Amino acid sequence: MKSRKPIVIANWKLNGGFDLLCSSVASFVKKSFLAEVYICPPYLYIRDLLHFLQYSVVNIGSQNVSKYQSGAYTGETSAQMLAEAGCKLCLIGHSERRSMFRENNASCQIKLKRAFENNLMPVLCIGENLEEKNAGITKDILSRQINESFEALDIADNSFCIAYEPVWAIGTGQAATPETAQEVHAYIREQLVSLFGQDKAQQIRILYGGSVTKLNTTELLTQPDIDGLLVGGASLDAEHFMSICQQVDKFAMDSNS
Ligand SMILES: O=C[C@H](O)COP(=O)(O)O
Repeated sequence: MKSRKPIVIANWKLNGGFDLLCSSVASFVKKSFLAEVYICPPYLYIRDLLHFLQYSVVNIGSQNVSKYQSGAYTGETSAQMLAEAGCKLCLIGHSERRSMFRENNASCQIKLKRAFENNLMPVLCIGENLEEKNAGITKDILSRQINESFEALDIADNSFCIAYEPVWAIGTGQAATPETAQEVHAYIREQLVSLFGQDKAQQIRILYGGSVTKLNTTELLTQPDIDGLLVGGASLDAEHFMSICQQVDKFAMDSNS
């Protein structure tokens, strides 16, 4: 039985257009879930999806958020703007942001703060790359990502999630095995216990991401510390993503929260 409410997030990245938007709306508008379901489209489609899915149980999130509140920062979108638009969640520190847009643990910390200030639920993405995995330093990397992102940050009663996304599994078709992912998730929870105490750490949902498909969803969710999924490529097909959501939803039926 899952003690934490399962959650599944679609991250469209820089993909999709009106076709994907329309097929997703058609698939999800009348469905109900006990699990939490989010779609994070490109910024431009956030308002459209919010409009078309306003009476559905699907929530909308953003793939990123600015660390700035306002001012002369061309191309940025603030947490306040996202919250005002109706977003409920924002991804922070996705590995593609870290590797291609120079984000780091320090910028993640500021973004977490901005999300908390505006009642957006942040999902902090962490994970080791292939070189770090082969060097046997996965735990060091994760520990540093978690500790440096949260140090000196007052989380108060805010809720947030961690998404473990091994970089070598993203878009490669080589997902971590459920056992490997569970081992890492258990380690992440230990780190959360050290930082926030046992009670809070047990409430924090830890998602797995990296080549999730409808074929590995159930076995991943069966693991005790895998509380949800962050889905990239497989979320670009509305029916495929629906199948993932329906499998995740089965775990919500036993959830306490
Ligand atoms: O945010 C999603 C992840 O980067 C996973 O992407 P993927 O499912 O295409 O491997």
